Amino acid sequence: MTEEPQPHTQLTTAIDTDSAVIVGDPARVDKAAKLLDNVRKWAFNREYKSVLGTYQGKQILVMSTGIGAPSAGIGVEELNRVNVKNVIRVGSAGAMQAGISLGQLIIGEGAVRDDGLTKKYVPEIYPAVPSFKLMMLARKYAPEAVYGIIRSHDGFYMDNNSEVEAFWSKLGIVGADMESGALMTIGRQRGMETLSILNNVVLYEGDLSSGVNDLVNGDDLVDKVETASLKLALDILSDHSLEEN
Ligand SMILES: O=P(O)(O)O[C@H]1O[C@H](CO)[C@@H](O)[C@H]1O
Ligand SMILES: O=c1cc[nH]c(=O)[nH]1
Repeated sequence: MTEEPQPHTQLTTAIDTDSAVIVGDPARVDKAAKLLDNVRKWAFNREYKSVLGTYQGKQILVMSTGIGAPSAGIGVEELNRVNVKNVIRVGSAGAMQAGISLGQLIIGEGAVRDDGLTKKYVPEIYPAVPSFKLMMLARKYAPEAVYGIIRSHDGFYMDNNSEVEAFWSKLGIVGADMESGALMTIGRQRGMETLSILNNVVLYEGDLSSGVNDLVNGDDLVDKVETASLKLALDILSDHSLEEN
């Protein structure tokens, strides 16, 4: 009997890989595909666009998950169901500290779970932490990135954004996104190795909308860093040390 595709991502075990890069924006999948050899389009259903390709000889899936924890959560669950074990998110973020410049990479050593979805999985005091193994590789390939705790939230256009961000900034949070907490929490529950690499598109206390517009409009710096962050994720996932386990 042929295997039924996963209902949202349309993935099946025929992807035949244990490693995936997930991104928010479907357009970022096409950018990642340019870094791969033997590219094969897999599916594009709802926000989930996927391609398969090889990088340094390793087969890797790249898939978009859209915006927010619920759609990222579905993506992670369906990756698990087709036997993907290593998942790196490559996303965009807003800086939460003054010294972080545009285009600097922010790598989450943990995430504040300020989302709704993960509370349905685990108690609020459960930590969202990435894979130690993938983190060690991030340190090897990108020692210059900003490492720290990020905050994953649900509300992009909240009236109290500046107060909330000032609160978390004082606690040392380095960046904000909307999916890393869900990836780390759900991934951990399913026995997956996860990591989140974010491209800073908004300075701390900067204009959120224009920062995200620079990303949409392919601003040179943002564009270059996006490619660099995708390459970093592919370098980590194709590192031979991951095959030894
Ligand atoms: O660029 P992506 O990966 O979508 O990440 C960030 O950008 C979106 C908001 O503009 C949210 O999804 C946030 O997490
Ligand atoms: O500040 C930001 C920028 C991008 N994405 C977010 O979630 N927050």
